[in-house]
Order: sequence, then C-alpha cells, then structure tokens
Amino acid sequence: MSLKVLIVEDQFLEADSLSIILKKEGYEIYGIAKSVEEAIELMEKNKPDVVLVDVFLKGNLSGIDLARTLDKKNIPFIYLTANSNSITMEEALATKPFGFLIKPFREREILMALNIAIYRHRKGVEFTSSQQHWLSQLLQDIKEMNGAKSEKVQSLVKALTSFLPFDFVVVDTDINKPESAVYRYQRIGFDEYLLFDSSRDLDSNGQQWPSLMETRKKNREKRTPFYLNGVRYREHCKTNAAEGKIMEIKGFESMLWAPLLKHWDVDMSLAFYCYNTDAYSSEHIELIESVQELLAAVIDSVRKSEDDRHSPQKPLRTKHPGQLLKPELEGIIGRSPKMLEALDKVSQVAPFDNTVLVMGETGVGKEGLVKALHQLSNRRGKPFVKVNCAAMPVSLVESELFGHEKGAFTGSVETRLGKFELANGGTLFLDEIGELPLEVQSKLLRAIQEKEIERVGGRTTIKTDVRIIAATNRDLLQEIADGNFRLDLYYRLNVFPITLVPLRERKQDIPALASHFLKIMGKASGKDITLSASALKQLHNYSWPGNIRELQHLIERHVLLAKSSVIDSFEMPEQLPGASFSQSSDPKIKTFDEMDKEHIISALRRCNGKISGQGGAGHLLQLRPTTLRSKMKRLGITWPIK
Ligand SMILES: Nc1ncnc2c1ncn2[C@@H]1O[C@H](COP(=O)(O)OP(=O)(O)OP(=O)(O)O)[C@@H](O)[C@H]1O
Repeated sequence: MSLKVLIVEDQFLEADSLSIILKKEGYEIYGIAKSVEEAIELMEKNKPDVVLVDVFLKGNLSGIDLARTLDKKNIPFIYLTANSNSITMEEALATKPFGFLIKPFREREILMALNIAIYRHRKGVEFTSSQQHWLSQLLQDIKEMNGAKSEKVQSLVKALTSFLPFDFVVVDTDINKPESAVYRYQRIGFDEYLLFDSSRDLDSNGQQWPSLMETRKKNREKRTPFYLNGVRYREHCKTNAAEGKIMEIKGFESMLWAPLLKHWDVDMSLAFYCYNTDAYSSEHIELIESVQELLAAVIDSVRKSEDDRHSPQKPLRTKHPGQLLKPELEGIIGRSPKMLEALDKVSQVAPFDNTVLVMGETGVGKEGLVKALHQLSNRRGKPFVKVNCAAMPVSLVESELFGHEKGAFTGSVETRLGKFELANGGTLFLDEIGELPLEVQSKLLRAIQEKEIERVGGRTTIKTDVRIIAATNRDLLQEIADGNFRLDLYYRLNVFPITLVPLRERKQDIPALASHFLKIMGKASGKDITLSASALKQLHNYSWPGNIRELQHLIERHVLLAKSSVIDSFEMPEQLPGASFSQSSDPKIKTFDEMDKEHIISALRRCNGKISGQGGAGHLLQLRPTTLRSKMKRLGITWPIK
C-alpha cells in the first residue's frame, strides 16, 4: 500500500514539483495545503502517513505551529525551509521533526528524507508498543503478587522507574481515605528509594511536599493524565499558591499527574515529580493512558492486601534485589538525577534493537554506558566490537568497517573481515562518530539502512545483523551546519539519543566517584587512603573540563604520591582560559551587558531556544519576542549558544 504524503507549502511551483517527484516514486499525495488552517481541515477526515511542511507560511500560523499539532497526533513530519536563520531553526528543532529539507530540493534528498522519517517513526511506534507490552506484563505480575500493602506499592514504584523519570512519587491508594492511604517515595539511587511517613511534610532534602488534601481536591476534577514542565510548572505552583491551594514545592521542575478511576470516578492517583526541567512529554502520557486501567487494578489490589504500615518515624530505605536490579550498571558510579535519567534510558532501550546515539563531552563515561547497554541487551554473550572512527586513517576506515577482498588494493594479500561482519549477532560501537570522513558516511548510512554491506573490492552483498550504538563528543548539529556531517545519517542514528551531562553539572556525584577511584587505586597500590574535607571541597570547586577521566587521573596521581593515609589537599590543574564554568570563582565584576547576556542565555536554555509564545524565553523574561530578538542581536547571542 502506498504511503500518503500531505504537502503544506504556499509556493505553488515548489508544492507541484514535490508532488510530481513523489507520485513518480509511488507515494500517494494526500493533499496540498497552502496554510496551517487548510492542513488541519484536510487532516480532519483522515491521517496522512507523513507531512512535508514549510517552516514559513503565509497567514497567522507557521509550520512550527502545525508541527506541535502533528506531534500531538503522532504524525511524522519533515520541515521544508530555505532560511537557515539559526533561532528559527532552533525553535523548529525543539518540535522534534523527523527531518529537514533545504530548498532548492534535490530529488534524491527528498526520497532519502522521507525514507528516514518513515523508518524513525516506525521504530518509535514499535518502541512505544514494546514498552507498553513490557509495562503491562510487570503490572499484571504485581497485581497477582501476594504481599502486604507497602510491599506491593514498592514493587509498583520500582516497575515504573524504568518507564518514567521521577525523583519523587506519591501513590494515593484511596483519595477518600485519610493520609495513611498515601505512599510517598523519594528516589535516591538506581534501585533505592526512601519511603516517607505520611505525617512528614518535608523530604530528606528539606523540601516541602505538596499539601496533599489541597492537591487531592484540585486534582480530582481532572480525569485524564497531564504534565507540567519547567516554566509552566512553576507558574502553576505560583498561581495555586496564590489561591492558597497548592504549596510551591521548591526544587521540582516537572510534574506528571495520573488520575485512576474506579466506577467512573477519580478514586486513586499517581503523582510524579522531577528536579529536571522538561522531564515529561506526550509519550509519557500515552504510556500511562495505555495502562491506566491496569494501574487502577494494581492499586485496587493494594487496598485488599494486608496492612503492614506502622507509621515509621524515620524514612524507610528500601533496597532489595528484585527483577529490576541491574548488576551491569553497578560499576557506573553516580546517582544524581541527571545520571539516573541516563541510566534509566539505558535500561529502557537495552532490550530492543534500536540504534542508540550517546552524546556527551570527552571523559563523561560514554563508553562505560555503551558497554552496560550491550550487557543489558539480548545480544549479551555475542560480540561487542568497538570502532574508533577518529583513530583510523581515512584510507583505512572503509576497509576497517566493511572488510576487503584479497587484491582489492595494493598490499591486500588476503581477504579480511570488517567490523560489521565481526560484530554479527552482537553490537557495533561506533565511537567518535562525528569524526567519520564524509565519504564513508554515505556507505555507513546504506549499511545501517539496508542491513547489508559490500567488502571493498567485493561484488556480492553480505547480510549483517548488528545493533549500532554510536557515541560522540561533538555537537553534531554544528558539524552538519559546517558541512562535516550528513543530516540523513544524523537522523538515522539519532533514533534514541542519550546525553551524559558534564561532571560540573552533576557535582553531587563527585564524593561517590572520588571514593570509588580511591578504593580502586588503594587496592592496586596497597594503600588505604581517604580524603580530608578540604580536599573534597577542592574537587567540588573545580570545573572538570576533562570530566570523570580527569578526576580519575588526579586521584590516581595523588594516591601514588601520598605519604600519609589522608590526602589533605590536591594539586589542582590550572583552569584553562574559557574552561572555568564555576561562577563563584570568578572575582571580576560583570558589566550590565554581561549580566543581561548570561540571563538571556539561561532563559533560552531553559526554554530550549523557544522565544515566543507560552513557555518561550520572551514570556519568561516578560519581554516581547521582538524586543528579546533585538537584545539578542545587540549582545551577539545566537541559538544554539556558541
Ligand atoms: N560513572 C562512572 N563511574 C565510574 N567510572 C567512570 C564513570 N564514568 C567514567 N568513568 C571512568 O572515566 C574514564 C573515562 O570514561 P569513558 O572512556 O567512558 O569516557 P568517554 O565519554 O567515552 O570519553 P571520550 O569521549 O574521550 O571517549 C574511564 O576510565 C571510566 O572508567
């Protein structure tokens, strides 16, 4: 059956030439709309399989506005654009398009972009449905499990961890009962939680919980799950605090609330809170909705279980081996919210064959994460083959990846298998993918797409079965803009991205990492060494441009040189100019322009580059978008931040 494409383009000639190319290739043209309104009207009848939409359209609404609707309807779309104004591109990127086509279009690029969009969308749908299936199975098991109330709630919380990010969760098992029906957990590790006594109104960090009774009253009017992220979440808290309804919960940046119904009434609920901004998306809502009835049945089964709650005065720390404990992740130290987010993603995607792209600065631990992903996948026990795309001379990359036949080039005295064939059945780790020469990128794209390769000098195609995991410390979008990386390869690799944030953004992990490296080095050198409080403070105050690798090397050096059992102070590396990210260590007084610049940049970061409308930086800074744009121009701010 041919795929239906909707073209949203106000230039007749461009729309017409697209339509001719697509029809020739067997696509069905679902329609051509000149405006967003026309497109929405057309889509009311039926759903197209994919939409090609111009970013700039005549009329009040732009292609970016349409994209938001398409995202909600789960229809893949590709932007058409002639303008590469970086701010607009960033706004467009934030809507998670399935591709970009830059005018004037070339036939091959159009077909490639459509092909990739459809592939990514299909992979996304497959991933969502396997997640739903997996979660349903876990919930079914918990429903049928024998156990006391809190034991069952705990299993539920653990099961949900793999599917939904949260730092706190409130399980309200009966909203008509007093607070003893409520379970509040704080997540403190990959598989560790603190259960709070219902009478406590502060968590272990001294944060205030939402006032439960008020939240209940407010929320029971809502029958469908909803989420609030970042700015919207804070505004919601502020409004409700002003109305005296919900206390502002400082520290949280995102919240998702899931009402659960019994006899058509909201009867129980789950509320998730995150320190990270933009933690929740429509995909989480879709997941919750797909198991909403089952969740209600699980909580109903909790009500019928034996009550084992004895009003603990202190929070209960829960950690016991279960089906979700992952020893493969144990060597990976650090349980800051950002680190947990990355580990959760690893355990979510590991069982499936999706391509994964791991991003992060040098030394943040990408390789360790990739190895854990392989170990957690069904391909464990099969080959794990690493290719360092940066370390190979250009002339050899191709034969390294795909192998060569005897006599393919001077010196090739025998047939040699490439990494694709060596990794057959297992995982191929393409490290430093951003450095892969352009000539080889198109061959790699074909190999991933067709699942077959050709050896250099060979005439036959060879089927391969490999899972690709790529990693990079480069900003691939910048590489694309500079013409060094293929957009189509980026979209093919970026099906499931995982970002590891730099160490300076997760300084909570420093003590655990330091003691891990002390232990390892101590064992190797036969020394039992600890750190003084001031030495630990030094580690905390440094900005770690080399990330965890730098921390590891620093500790190794000092353990080797240590003359006593305590390291009192570290000889810290000099901060490179421009490498200082710690604001407190900067003694220079800033000018107003510098402060304005920093302030605008932090607002842009928070809003992911969005300038206008609800949740945009203009709204956050209470500036008109045009004023903000001219300030940005004056201060030389572009998005993405250079
Ligand atoms: N979370 C962690 N826990 C323990 N050790 C870690 C962690 N993250 C990184 N390391 C250690 O830090 C070093 C650097 O990590 P790794 O090589 O995985 O970084 P990378 O992001 O792949 O770097 P590059 O981009 O330079 O290849 C390794 O020795 C690794 O064992």
